[in-house]
Amino acid sequence: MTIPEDIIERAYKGTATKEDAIALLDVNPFELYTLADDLRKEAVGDTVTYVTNRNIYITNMCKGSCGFCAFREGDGYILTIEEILEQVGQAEKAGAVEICIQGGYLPQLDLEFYNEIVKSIHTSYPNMTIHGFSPMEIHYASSLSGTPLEDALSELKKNGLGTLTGTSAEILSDRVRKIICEDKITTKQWIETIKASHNVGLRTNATIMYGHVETWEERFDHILTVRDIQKETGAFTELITMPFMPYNNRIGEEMLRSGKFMTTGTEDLQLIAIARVLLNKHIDNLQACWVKLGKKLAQVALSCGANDMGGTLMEDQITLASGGSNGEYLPPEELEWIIKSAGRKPMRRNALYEEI
Ligand SMILES: C[S@@+](CC[C@H](N)C(=O)[O-])C[C@H]1O[C@@H](n2cnc3c(N)ncnc32)[C@H](O)[C@@H]1O
Ligand SMILES: Nc1c(NC[C@H](O)[C@H](O)[C@H](O)CO)[nH]c(=O)[nH]c1=O
Ligand SMILES: N[C@@H](Cc1ccc(O)cc1)C(=O)O
Ligand code: SF4
Repeated sequence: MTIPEDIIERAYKGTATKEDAIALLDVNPFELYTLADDLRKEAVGDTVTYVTNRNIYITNMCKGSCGFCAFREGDGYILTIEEILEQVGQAEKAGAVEICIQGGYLPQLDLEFYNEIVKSIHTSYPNMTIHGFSPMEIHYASSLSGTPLEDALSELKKNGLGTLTGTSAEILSDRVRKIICEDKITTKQWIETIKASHNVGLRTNATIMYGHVETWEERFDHILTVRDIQKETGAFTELITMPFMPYNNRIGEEMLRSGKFMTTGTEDLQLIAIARVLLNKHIDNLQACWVKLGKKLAQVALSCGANDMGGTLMEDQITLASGGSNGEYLPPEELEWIIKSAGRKPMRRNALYEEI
């Protein structure tokens, strides 16, 4: 089946609907990829961006119990400020321009703790952009102290936080969240936290963690929710489609026992391509996540709607814990080679997609 003309028209106009997305699942995937590639070329040209960054995990302990998470440990660590600064120094020496701070959430990790981390890093490394914390962590720390979200987020921004991550989105469906992460912030609370961040001038990215119990429709609803927020605030920097890593965690083991393994490559590329269709004219940047997709599929994704290769990372404890087998560090020269050998032009960026 080829793509109906009216769907193509709406895709170029930036008015594609959920029904269009569902219909695109039935067309020849290679026609879909070509449409997404054309939309990408019109939106951002042939440049493919990446960021030299380092993930820093401030704690691997967590009060949460997400069924898909193999990262959290019962008896784990909490980094001291000195240990965090040590890792930031190593990152700077390795050429990183961004550090991405994440971790579990705990009662003792209050807003003061997060502000102290940001202030210490910003004081010692003023040129390092801090992409940090998740809506889950900030929503929890704010509610612990009864601080309004906007107050908490503007203080973090004032102390040097550059961007908030768009993680803990998973699938923005409370049906799905009840199954995979019952005690996590709800869809509404994620939206509230993201909008609060955007309202105080703290931009965020958006993620979708898919390939478990959700339907295609729920994936499209998620992306359309992100589009609706973008129409209101315009402050999303990118969407990252993150396939579920099914090993060493409850949700994955239940899936594996039922005979379902991970998402297929075609499915990963269809999601990226349809995300490009749904977000065209609203969010320009779609990240191909090499650490989860693998380097070669991420490279192919560049011809299916993606225009970014994410970060060099240096480490990715989260992906590795759940069975990631693509390594944790992709050096800039290899990232540039992947981009150039796909016939595209590499560009180093920061978390705001500014050239550096
Ligand atoms: C590990 S958490 C750390 C930040 C914070 N605790 C939270 O949950 O938002 C960050 C993100 O990692 C992703 N993640 C965790 N386990 C994963 C898995 N098995 N496969 C893919 N992504 C995963 C989820 O999207 C989650 O929001
Ligand atoms: N896709 C993954 C990311 N992406 C985030 C980027 O590394 C970068 O921080 C962001 O684009 C802002 O510049 N990070 C991970 O650790 N794991 C992923 O799977
Ligand atoms: N590091 C997280 C995801 C992540 C995604 C986007 C970010 O901006 C930051 C972190 C993971 O492995 O799933
Ligand atoms: S995904 Fe985040 S909130 Fe959930 S258990 Fe893991 S660290 Fe905790």
